[in-house]
Amino acid sequence: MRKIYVFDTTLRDGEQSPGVNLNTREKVEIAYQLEKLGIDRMEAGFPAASPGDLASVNAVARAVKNVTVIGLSRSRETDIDAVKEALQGAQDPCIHIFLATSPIHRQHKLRMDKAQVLETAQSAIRYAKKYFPKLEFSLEDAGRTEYDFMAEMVGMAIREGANVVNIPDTVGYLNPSEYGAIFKYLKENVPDIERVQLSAHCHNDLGMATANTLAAIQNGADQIEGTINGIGERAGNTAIEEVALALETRAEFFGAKTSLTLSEISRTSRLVSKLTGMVVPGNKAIVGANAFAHESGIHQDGMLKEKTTYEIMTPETIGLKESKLVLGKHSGRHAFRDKLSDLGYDLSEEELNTAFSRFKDLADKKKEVSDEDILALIEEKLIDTPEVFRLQTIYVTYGNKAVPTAKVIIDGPEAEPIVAEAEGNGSVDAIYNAIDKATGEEVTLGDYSIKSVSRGKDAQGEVHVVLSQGEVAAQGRGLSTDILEASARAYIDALNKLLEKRKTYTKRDHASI
Ligand SMILES: CC(=O)SCCNC(=O)CCNC(=O)[C@H](O)C(C)(C)COP(=O)(O)OP(=O)(O)OC[C@H]1O[C@@H](n2cnc3c(N)ncnc32)[C@H](O)[C@@H]1OP(=O)(O)O
Ligand SMILES: CC(C)C(=O)C(=O)O
Repeated sequence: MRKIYVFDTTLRDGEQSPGVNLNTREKVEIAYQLEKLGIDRMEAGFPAASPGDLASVNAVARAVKNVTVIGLSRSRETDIDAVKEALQGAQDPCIHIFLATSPIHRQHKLRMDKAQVLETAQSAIRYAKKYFPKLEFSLEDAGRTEYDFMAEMVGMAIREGANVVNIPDTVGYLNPSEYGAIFKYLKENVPDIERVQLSAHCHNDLGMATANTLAAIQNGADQIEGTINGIGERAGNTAIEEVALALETRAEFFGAKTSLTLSEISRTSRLVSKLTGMVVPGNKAIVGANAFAHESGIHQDGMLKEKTTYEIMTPETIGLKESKLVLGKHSGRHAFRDKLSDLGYDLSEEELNTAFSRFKDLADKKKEVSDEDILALIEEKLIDTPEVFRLQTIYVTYGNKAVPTAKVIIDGPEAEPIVAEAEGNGSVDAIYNAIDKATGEEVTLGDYSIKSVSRGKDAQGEVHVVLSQGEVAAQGRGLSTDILEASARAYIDALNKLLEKRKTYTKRDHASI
């Protein structure tokens, strides 16, 4: 298996993401984690950018021991001197010098012709080689550079003693076959090309950074450059975790591997996200929250029978505990039963069907049904009380300058539903007055409490009430994503229990409700 070297630039190109600014302590924290991840080379910053960046690069250089630490430099002696200062104390220092080579950059940005570009890069490499045994040279915007000029620049870098030559697709312009072809061309046309490692550095402007990087590997690249979570300038850089997992999962196809400790990927991703403030989208490959989560019934059923039906890699590989079967409106009975069994419930087929249909009702109202939701739903159902009254509909009118009114439609013992309206001191009071009117029962509300049983704006509210009638008392619970509906359900639940208790009431019963 061919080894692919990993050059991580989270601390340099990653930090070029608009809005990201890592201080020295944060850079060092990420650097330690990258070391644990097992990257080979770490670009810690651009020392000439600011005194702060120089100090951070120096702190990283002194902190990590098992990684080559790299500082970026333009083709200028002052930048090279800054890298020299920043990498003092590094166990294995390396300088990374770059100069743009494409016609667009030559003409508009550098205002140099080809000869000047060649000469500027050459003297920078020569100057840097006096201080750095290890040197990488990058042809910025190589992706839009003429093939013959690219070959000339690479040949010059080899002769001047570069160890790694990087061929960046700086603006994410190329597609995989074009990018791969560049590596093939250089391998076949540059004398002594085997004396350097060729490196791939891609940007994700058209969403092709990972595909392009893999194409480079297939065409002889020895090193890949990228960032954790794919952060970076504009649409970002190649996500290192994506390339590493592609090589791991399709080893038989690529015949190449990184030496990353893959089980550190998830932890590294979380740390980088936390310290940069760049949230990882849920659907991000490998490290998104949904990368190992399954919501639909058919997929969940497949997962429960055999995980490889819907997972091409395991969550354990990247350091996660397990896959998630998320219960929602697309879930089926298999996953629901499995969840109940995890929660300690073993329901009969009939009970399962009833609970499942209530779960679907709830899932229609909520995006994700949590364990707490399911527990509340099952426990409410398992208390078997005949439903003399059943809430059909409520309407509430509320305004802070108006008297709250409620209208309820309730199924009762008769065939026709009962409709009643009432006012109250507040919305809940109006609902309870309307229910009293509809049922014709005179009860006293002894206790009312409400709590959220799951998280988020669409959390379920659970209302708990105690009602009494003479010496008989009963408690009831109601659950809904709407607290007024939960309040009405709790009241009617308590009322039904109270009516049931009343049938068999003796004074002895009063102590326990
Ligand atoms: C593709 C990449 O990601 S490259 C890295 C990009 N990263 C950064 O730019 C972050 C750090 N940069 C900075 O802090 C600043 O740009 C500095 C300190 C490096 C330079 O700042 P300034 O001196 O104010 O120059 P400014 O950034 O405005 O312009 C860049 C200058 O460098 C020149 N330049 C650009 N690339 C190179 C290069 N590789 N080698 C030599 N000169 C270069 C430009 O032509 C321009 O020169 P000019 O002033 O003669 O026109
Ligand atoms: C400095 C170089 C390697 C770069 O970041 C790019 O070309 O994208």
